[in-house]
Amino acid sequence: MPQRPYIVGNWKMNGTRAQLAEARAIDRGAARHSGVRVAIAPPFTLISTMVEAVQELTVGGQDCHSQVSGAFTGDISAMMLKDAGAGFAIVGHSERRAMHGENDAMVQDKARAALDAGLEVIVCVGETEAQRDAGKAEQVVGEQVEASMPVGEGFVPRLTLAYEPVWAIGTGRVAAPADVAAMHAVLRAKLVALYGDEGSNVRILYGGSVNAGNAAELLATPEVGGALVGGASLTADSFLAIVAAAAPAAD
Ligand SMILES: O=C(CO)COP(=O)(O)O
Repeated sequence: MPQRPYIVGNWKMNGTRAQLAEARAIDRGAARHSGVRVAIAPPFTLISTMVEAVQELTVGGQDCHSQVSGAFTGDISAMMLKDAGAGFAIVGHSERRAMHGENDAMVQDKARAALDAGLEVIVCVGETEAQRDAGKAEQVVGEQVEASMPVGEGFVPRLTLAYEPVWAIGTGRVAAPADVAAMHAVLRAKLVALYGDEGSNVRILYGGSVNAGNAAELLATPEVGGALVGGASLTADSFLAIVAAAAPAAD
């Protein structure tokens, strides 16, 4: 991988101000691993306070609306994330796709909105268990990439793709490294098809039950440029163990 490993914590709908102590501890730990880029996407309510509480971490949003402003009760725009101090937005997480009816076109619109607002973006894709059992995982995920990733001038340096098999999220059932390697190879080929040579530079994260015990093996898998971590990102101890597993030997 040309870039530093990228370890991103997705706090999902967890965390109140009391949890900022964990973010501070994660921040101090991240400072000891300059060879790893570390980020947290807390709930919207914590973004601006977390930005003020940390120095090393990049703070981001877990979603954004595709419009800049308007009558969209309960939604948050990418411009608002930027205004709160966020550096990136996650879009297309499978929980949003499944529970909020987001399809690939909507995800792509959100990704464009994030880029237009000056944010980096992490676009999530992943197959369900039924799709994998039917032998369709690579086809489904490949189609998600083609339809969800925004293509445009100057986009590539701010794009990250995250492969999160739905059946591995929050289940403790991590994907086998060989399956991760096979899928990431497919994703790399799709990225090169979409972006040309620049597609080789788009970082691909793995997500789904990453923890301190399995991180080193996953992160050593070809084309895995980092991890998107849910449950294990909520406490400094467990998240920093993953950061340490990502740290290059010289770090
Ligand atoms: O959905 C995830 C990160 O976005 C993964 O969640 P878990 O690490 O809890 O499986």
